[in-house]
Amino acid sequence: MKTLTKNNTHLHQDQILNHWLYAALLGNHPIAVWRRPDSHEVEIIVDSSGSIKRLIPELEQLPKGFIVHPFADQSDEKAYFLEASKHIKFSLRPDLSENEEIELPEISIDPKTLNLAIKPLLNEAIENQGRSLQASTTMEDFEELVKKGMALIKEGVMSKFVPARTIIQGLPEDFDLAKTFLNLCQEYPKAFVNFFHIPKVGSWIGATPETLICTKGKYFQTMALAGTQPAIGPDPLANAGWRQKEIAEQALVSRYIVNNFKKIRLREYKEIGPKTVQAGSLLHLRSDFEVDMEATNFPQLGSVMLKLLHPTSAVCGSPRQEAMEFLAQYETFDRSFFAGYLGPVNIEDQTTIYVNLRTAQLQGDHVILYAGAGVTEDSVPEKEWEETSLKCNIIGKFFQ
Ligand SMILES: C=C(O[C@H]1C=CC=C(C(=O)O)[C@@H]1O)C(=O)O
Repeated sequence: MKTLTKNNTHLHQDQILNHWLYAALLGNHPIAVWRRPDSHEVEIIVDSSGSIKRLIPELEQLPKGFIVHPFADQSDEKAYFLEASKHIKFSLRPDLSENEEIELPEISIDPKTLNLAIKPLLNEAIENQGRSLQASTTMEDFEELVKKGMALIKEGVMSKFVPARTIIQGLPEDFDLAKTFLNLCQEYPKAFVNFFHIPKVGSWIGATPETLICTKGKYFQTMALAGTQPAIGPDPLANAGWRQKEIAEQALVSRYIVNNFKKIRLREYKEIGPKTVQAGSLLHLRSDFEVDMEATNFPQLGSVMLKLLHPTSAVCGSPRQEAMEFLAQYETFDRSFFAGYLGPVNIEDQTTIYVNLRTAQLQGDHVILYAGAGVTEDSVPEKEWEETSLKCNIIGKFFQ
């Protein structure tokens, strides 16, 4: 891939993105694009090595790249990995982009027509991705699933599970991937906004609020995020009140994390929260955990906890095994990458892996939206359905 360097001032941000999307799709290369929470920088990785890689997520040993793992356990324990043949960054702030030199791939078509050229390339790539979902989950099926699981909670088999549902939504004729990504960045400043495309595997776009694991220098961090209510009024955080149901639901996720610390005999960690946080039009309860990996002598804590935590009881349930078996048996579709994990690895001394929530799978002329809801003994099936509708809409409204 030949590259040019241009001054960012004269380029629209969507044009920069379109250059890289076009070059990657045309070359059949995996690509990941992301904007970290509270950041004004878009980052892009293109893997032009010529192969699709799957490897064991021993994070500390990996080169600079981007990791993607489905929800389901993999028998070989491997995740997809995009190696950074190229890593590009550009600023979203007009004042900072003024003198920014930005690398662009050389392309053979008029940059103004890039978006039109990307659509057929993306569709072509998606057509090769195999089996696709035929229908959205019905309310009756979802509520039936909730009731079935609640009966097992009553019997003491599980204390929580997180059923999911899908919505299949048509993609507008004039869908513009780069503009949609930038709109998500603007609307959700505190989310990890992401797009990834792996040829023959999948193309997903989302804005997730949940960190699975983060290692930055000597610090390891994770979070317990659960409990949902709509963000209402001018100061939604101040007005939020939580019921016993959400408090218990989030406490189970915190306990799951602490139990995993115990499993590896890690006793020194900081726990802050739970506090109320906003994720777009929703509020959640969140506890933050931090470990000094040097002081505790756990240099590989990132990899160890990734393996132990995924899937957490925020997306699967508790106990993990029973909830996983229940979902595998009764959920009527493959979650694919929904509620899996994804994120940049070993970039500037930092690895941050997120839970793939508030996400959509691009499927040619339509998208599949996915959302789940934590169910406990106090759940009301209709309310859980409504909650998944709100969650789907966080991304779904960008395709209307
Ligand atoms: C499973 C999802 O959200 C999780 C994260 C936050 C709150 C949740 C809840 O209230 O159920 C879920 O545990 C989803 O967005 O699809």
